[in-house]
Amino acid sequence: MAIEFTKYHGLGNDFILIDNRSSSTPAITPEQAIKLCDRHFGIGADGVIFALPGENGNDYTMRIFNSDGSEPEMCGNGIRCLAAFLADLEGTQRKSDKYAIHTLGGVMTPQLMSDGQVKVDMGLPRLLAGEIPTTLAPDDEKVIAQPIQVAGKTWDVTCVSMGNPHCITFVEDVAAIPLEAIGPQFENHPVFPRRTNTEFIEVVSRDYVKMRVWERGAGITLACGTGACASLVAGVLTGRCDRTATVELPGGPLYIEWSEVDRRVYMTGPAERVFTGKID
Ligand SMILES: N[C@@H](CCC[C@H](N)C(=O)O)C(=O)O
Repeated sequence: MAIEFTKYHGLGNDFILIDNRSSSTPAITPEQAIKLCDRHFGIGADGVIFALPGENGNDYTMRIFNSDGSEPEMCGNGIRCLAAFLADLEGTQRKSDKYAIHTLGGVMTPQLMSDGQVKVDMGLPRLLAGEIPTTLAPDDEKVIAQPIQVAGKTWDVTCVSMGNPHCITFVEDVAAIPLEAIGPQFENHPVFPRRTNTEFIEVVSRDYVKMRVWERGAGITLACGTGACASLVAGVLTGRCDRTATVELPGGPLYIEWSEVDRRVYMTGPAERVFTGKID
C-alpha cells in the first residue's frame, strides 16, 4: 500500500508529515521511520510526524518518531509544521486559525499568523528534577547551574522540560563547542534516565542569544523549538536573559517569550512545505 507524505521544515529542522487522521495508530513503525529519515537511502529527515485524530476533546493528536526511531513527547518546530500541514489538508473547510493539539507532553496550541509564521502556546515549562527527569537533584528541586562531568570537564547545566527533557549550558563561544563529540555523552549521561536534548547557549545580549543543539534521537539539527524555549527559560532562571528573546539557531531565528502574566512559553517561527510524495 502506498502512503502519501509531505516534507516540511522549520528552520531546517525537517520532518516527514503523514496524514493519519483516519486512525489512531501511526501508519508506519519506528523501524520504517528510521529508514525513511535516512539522508542517503531514504527521504531524509530529523523525524516523522503523524497527524492523528484528537484525543481528550482536542482537535488533533501529534505523534513523532525521531530519526533513531525513539518517540519523544513533544517537538516545537514539528508542531508548527503540523499546523501548516493541517491547514493545507483542511483547505477551505478550515474553521479556525488555532488548533488544540494533544501530545505526549501536554496540550499545545499553534496559531497560524497572517504573516505566514506560526505562534505556539507551548504551555508551562517544568522545572523540577523529577519532571525532567534527571537525578541531578532531588525530585522536587530545580536544577539550576548544577555541575556535571562530561568529557573530562565540569559543565554547569540548567535543566528544563518543555514536555521533553533539555540540558542547557551557557558558554562564551558557541561555535567552539565540539558538539559531535560531546553531544552523545550528554544525551546518554546516567543522570538522565530518559536521555536528554542538549543545548549550548552564547548570550550576546539579554534579548539575543545564539544556540547550537544536540538532539536526543536525532543528533545535530539546524534548529530545535522546544530547545529554544527551554534555553530562554534557563536564561531567565540564571539571570542572563529578559523574558522575551530572539534565539538564533544555525537554521535561523525563533522568537520566544516566557510570559510573566500566565507563566506559559510562546514560540513564533516559520513552517515551510518542501515537497510531497508517496512511499511504497
Ligand atoms: N526538534 C524538536 C525536538 C524533537 C524531539 C527531540 N529530539 C526529543 O527527543 O525530545 C523541536 O523542535 O522541539
